[in-house]
Amino acid sequence: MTMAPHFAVFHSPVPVPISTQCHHKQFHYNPLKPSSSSSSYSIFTTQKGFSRSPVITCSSSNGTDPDPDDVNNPERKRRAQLSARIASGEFTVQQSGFPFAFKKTLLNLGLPEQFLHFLFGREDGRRQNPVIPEAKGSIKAIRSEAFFIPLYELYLTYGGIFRLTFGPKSFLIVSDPSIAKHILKDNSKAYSKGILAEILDFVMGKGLIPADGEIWRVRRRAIVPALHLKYVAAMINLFGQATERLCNKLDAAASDGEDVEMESLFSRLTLDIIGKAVFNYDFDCLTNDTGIVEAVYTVLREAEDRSVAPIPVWEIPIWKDISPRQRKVASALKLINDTLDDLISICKRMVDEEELQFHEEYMNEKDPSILHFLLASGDDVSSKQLRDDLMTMLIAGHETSAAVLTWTFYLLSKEPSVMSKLQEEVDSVLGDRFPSIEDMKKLKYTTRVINESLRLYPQPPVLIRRSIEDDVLGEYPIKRGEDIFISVWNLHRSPKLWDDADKFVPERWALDGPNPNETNQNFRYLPFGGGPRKCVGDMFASYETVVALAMLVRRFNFQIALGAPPVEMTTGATIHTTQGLKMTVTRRMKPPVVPSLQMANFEVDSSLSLSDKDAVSQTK
Ligand code: HEM
Repeated sequence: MTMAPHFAVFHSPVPVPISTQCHHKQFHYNPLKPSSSSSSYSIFTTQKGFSRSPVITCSSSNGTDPDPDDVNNPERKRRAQLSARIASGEFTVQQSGFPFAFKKTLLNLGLPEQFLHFLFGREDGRRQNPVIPEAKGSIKAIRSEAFFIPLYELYLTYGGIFRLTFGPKSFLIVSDPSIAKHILKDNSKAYSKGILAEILDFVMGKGLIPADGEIWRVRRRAIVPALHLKYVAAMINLFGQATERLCNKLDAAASDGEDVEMESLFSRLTLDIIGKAVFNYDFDCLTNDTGIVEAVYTVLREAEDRSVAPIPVWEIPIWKDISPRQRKVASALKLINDTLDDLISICKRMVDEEELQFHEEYMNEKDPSILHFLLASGDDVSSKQLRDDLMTMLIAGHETSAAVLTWTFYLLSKEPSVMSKLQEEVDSVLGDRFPSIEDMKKLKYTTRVINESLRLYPQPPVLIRRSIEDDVLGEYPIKRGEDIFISVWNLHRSPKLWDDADKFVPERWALDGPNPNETNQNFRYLPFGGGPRKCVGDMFASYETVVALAMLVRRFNFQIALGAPPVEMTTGATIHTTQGLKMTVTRRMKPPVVPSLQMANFEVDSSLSLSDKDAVSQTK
């Protein structure tokens, strides 16, 4: 199957029908022990640094969670089944094989060891060049789960790097901070986006997320400057206005006593925001269901479905002409592209008519969009590349932020004490007014809530790369052409790297400490990736989610609706719920305290934007 970072495309083995059982002797490889050892280790009972059966909580119904210790808890049952299957050796490749057994027999027969070394040189070579632990089999039975959950279980067994083999397909799963850093930052030139680029081609073409090599370098240098501080500051108003529209909607629902499905509302909120921010287009999808909104969702769902499809039927030439679904996708794409063309020509006219000189922090007050910046900087209006980049940012900045808000509200619904603390801060910092950029530094706890939500629910949960050169990962040499999944989910939930890894504790991040990022967390925390391909919208997204969260919780209380379906995870571009996040929204009784504000001079939080400067300099 595939799964995407913003379309973290992950060609998942899930639908590949293959033989499942490994009939060989069971061999539990413990990556924490020297790989040259031939003893078999089991880590199911103990493994230094790992605790077994951690609780990955995400399920609630009627506002109450099933007891994780209850043996009938379906989540727990699934965990136990998977653990049992791993323990049975189903996912474990036999490390011995014929040459190993034959050599052992000859040795037992008394043949000199030196002669055997000569005969079985390759085996010894392997020991010097250790072989990556391998998990093999079918995960058909766990297909119903979000794919990164079984990867987590396998990680607890096989460690920070292992190979997952399904029939002819093989992937390296990386969950080790130093290996992640090596791939993403230290030796990033040796890796491309691989499968991701193939799956996203129909919608993003050579846009910034899938692009590699020289195209990526040139476009990154063009786009990063567009998200300068003045632009992001201007966006704060936009975030406020859009969230206000959502508040009005929730207000009406609260009056009518109607429950609301927050996941789809967040998706609409962030689509409204990103449309204005990227190309000055008001989708207004919080109030309207226009054709263009439907077209955007058609394309988004197609990208997600392609990422989990067993066979790439869309590549069959005739298919796109006969399949009603593919025809719908083609016409959605046409509508979006036509709209983009119109927006580009309107914007071009504005740029031609204005007298503003282009400079580093150039921004048209009437239209501060990224498109306006790009055209004013001299981007080619007619180029497909410009359209690809706009489309990429539309998708990149939409689903991710919506998912962050969804899971933040889910987490808050389960931790009323965190919600109270959050509301207290928001009341005292904001009172009743719209947030400004100055407030971003003051909404410290609100920011920590988002940081912690991004740790527990990273969007996307897996980053995808392909090696384009031979390399060495940890102690293991790898060949060019390896498909690699860096599991951010595993890094962020590793019991080896975090205390109470599965608990929602915003307090783990010191209020006066730096904003946590991959650099100051040494690659155990990667909410926006790292290295030269780090998210260009990290500051934008952080402020967007902080503004939306603050404005919503100061007006309303949120609870999981009575009789709501359980909140479970599934994967698409990001982590979705399976059946939405249905909540009861009530107006807060307590009027917010309006503080008398002494505005301190605003300073940029350097930890948010620094890596982008690094990234730009790395492209030079
Ligand atoms: C909370 C919201 C967001 C999250 C969690 C997020 C996360 C990420 C991550 C993890 C990556 C790295 C992907 C990889 O290494 O394969 C990335 C890349 C990217 N993001 Fe975001 N993102 C968010 C919002 C945004 C926004 C708002 C924009 C645009 C305004 C954006 C634009 C991009 C682009 C263009 C890239 C590709 C950069 C490159 O490859 O050079 N993202 N994002």
